[in-house]
Amino acid sequence: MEGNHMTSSMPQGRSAHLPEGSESMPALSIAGLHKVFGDMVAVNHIDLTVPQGSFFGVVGPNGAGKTTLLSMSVGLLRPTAGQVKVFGIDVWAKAIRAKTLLGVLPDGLALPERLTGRELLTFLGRLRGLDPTTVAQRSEELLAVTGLTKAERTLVIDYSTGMRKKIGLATALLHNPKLLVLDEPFEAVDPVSASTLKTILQRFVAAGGTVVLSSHVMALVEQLCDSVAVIANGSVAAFGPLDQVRAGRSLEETFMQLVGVEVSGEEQLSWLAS
Ligand SMILES: Nc1ncnc2c1ncn2[C@@H]1O[C@H](COP(=O)(O)OP(=O)(O)OP(=O)(O)O)[C@@H](O)[C@H]1O
Repeated sequence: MEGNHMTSSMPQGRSAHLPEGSESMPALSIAGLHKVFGDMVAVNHIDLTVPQGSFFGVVGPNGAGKTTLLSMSVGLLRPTAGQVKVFGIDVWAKAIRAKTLLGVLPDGLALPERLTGRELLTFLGRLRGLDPTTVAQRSEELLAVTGLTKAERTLVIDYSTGMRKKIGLATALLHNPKLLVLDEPFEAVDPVSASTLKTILQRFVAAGGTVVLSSHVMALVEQLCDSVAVIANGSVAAFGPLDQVRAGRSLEETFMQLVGVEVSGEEQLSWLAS
């Protein structure tokens, strides 16, 4: 077991490279992933495969199990049962090797907050084993494309929610991962920044990277993703290429039908605004 730490044994200045023989492996393969909190099943024996080069969307209602699923997929939350491999590498048995290939934007990202954005990127880049010149160069570019250069002197603790998402994405990209797993990356991000983030992610996929993201915004998933998984009650309600899943309808219509939310009758909340 290689452990579960952020520091890596990557050579100085080198970015993550795919392990030999992994070219045809799925970017992410999830088998029988299961998580129980007390007596509550949050994720119920899920199997999913994300091929390399995919832009993969995970959607589902509140509490469906998306964050739990993604957290287990990247080695942040230990599953009750099941296995996850990143480019054929087990994220628990070979955590460090797997994590050099992964860029993660977790839900409720806990960052060292008493640092500026640049200091944070420098700190994390050095922890990742990147050389100082590479870290400085990439930090400069990442701060510029995320629009955070002007907040140069602002400590992360004073960032807005959207700024935190953006610096979180910058930290996920810094070591040039092969697979990005992003939990609600567009939440609280303004439309101009969202457009920039979309472009960054599309460029990442066009260059051969793989993105898995969760979102509640169906239009955004339809715009960006080529494949989707709809999660409901901890299980996969539908999974596959976007066009196949939505079958001629909008993703929103498909989603509503799959998760089967009952629209409440007029009698409910009748006291409201009466
Ligand atoms: N640490 C925890 N302890 C106990 N229950 C948890 C824990 N984390 C998640 N849960 C429960 O597991 C279920 C799935 O939660 P999860 O956060 O994965 O859903 P989600 O699909 O990401 O929801 P949302 O869209 O609201 O973010 C929920 O019922 C939640 O209350």
